[in-house]
Amino acid sequence: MNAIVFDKVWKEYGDHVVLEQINLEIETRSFVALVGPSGCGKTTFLRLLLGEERPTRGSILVEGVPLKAEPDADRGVVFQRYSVFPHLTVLGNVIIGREFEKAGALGRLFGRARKQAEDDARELLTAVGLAGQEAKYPAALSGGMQQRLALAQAIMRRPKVLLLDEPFGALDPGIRSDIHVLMRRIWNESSLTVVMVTHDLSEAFELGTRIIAFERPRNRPEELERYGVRLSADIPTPPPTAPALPKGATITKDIEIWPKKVAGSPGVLTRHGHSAPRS
Ligand SMILES: Nc1ncnc2c1ncn2[C@@H]1O[C@H](COP(=O)(O)OP(=O)(O)OP(=O)(O)O)[C@@H](O)[C@H]1O
Repeated sequence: MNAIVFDKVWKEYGDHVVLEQINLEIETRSFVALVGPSGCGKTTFLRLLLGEERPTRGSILVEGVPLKAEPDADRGVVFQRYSVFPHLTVLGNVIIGREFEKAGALGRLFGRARKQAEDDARELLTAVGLAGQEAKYPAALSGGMQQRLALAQAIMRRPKVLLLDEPFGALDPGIRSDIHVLMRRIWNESSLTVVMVTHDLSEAFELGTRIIAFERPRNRPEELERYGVRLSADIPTPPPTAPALPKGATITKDIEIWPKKVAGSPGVLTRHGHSAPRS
């Protein structure tokens, strides 16, 4: 089953075409890394998936159902910065993920549900290496710790699809490689479908089971807003070789979740294929 289907999706702001006829099918449990030049529409693509924006044409299906107009618990998101609430403690930031899921944005959990949420939050904080930090506020955490907290918060909602908008872009290289290991572990151990925007090609190839590139086919300055971007490449990544496996990932699980080909064939973007260019 496809987790996500983009069927002839366009996004325009007035006369400015940002995304032009995007056809894309993303299989459940794939880890899609989305790359492309700055300003080409990667965040717009994620915002469509999140339900924060609506396509101007075409439709988006999540697990076979048309995307709801509002963000919901099916889709979790982590941004490069500011995904966590500064006024809540570390523990509170994770619990609120469950409160959003169970009781809506203004809801609170009480009694047994609250206790269960607290237990789950502590377990998740341990999994992301933040045990012992529960009572701190985000301002007292490093950038890497804040992003780990943001991941825990998003996962607490038990989303089907996790959307990551350059989540590790602001981290320095050492921290980034640690968090890559964590990210892969989380993904191995869950049934998440992940769509991650990144500027970093090595990150895309390290984490992605599939790399999708956005490109503007026509780049003349006078045409920049008249035509949008299209998918220009769709590359299934090969399974990593044994020596390159990061610590913590097991070969068994890698075989299971790094199939040789997760979706499509190289160069074949969708069941619809490329659309003909507009004249
Ligand atoms: N709400 C909006 N109204 C009008 N134009 C918008 C809006 N949101 C995005 N755009 C335009 O859409 C284009 C794509 O923006 P987007 O942020 O999706 O690009 P991006 O690929 O994520 O860029 P970057 O890599 O620099 O973050 C830009 O030209 C931007 O100005």
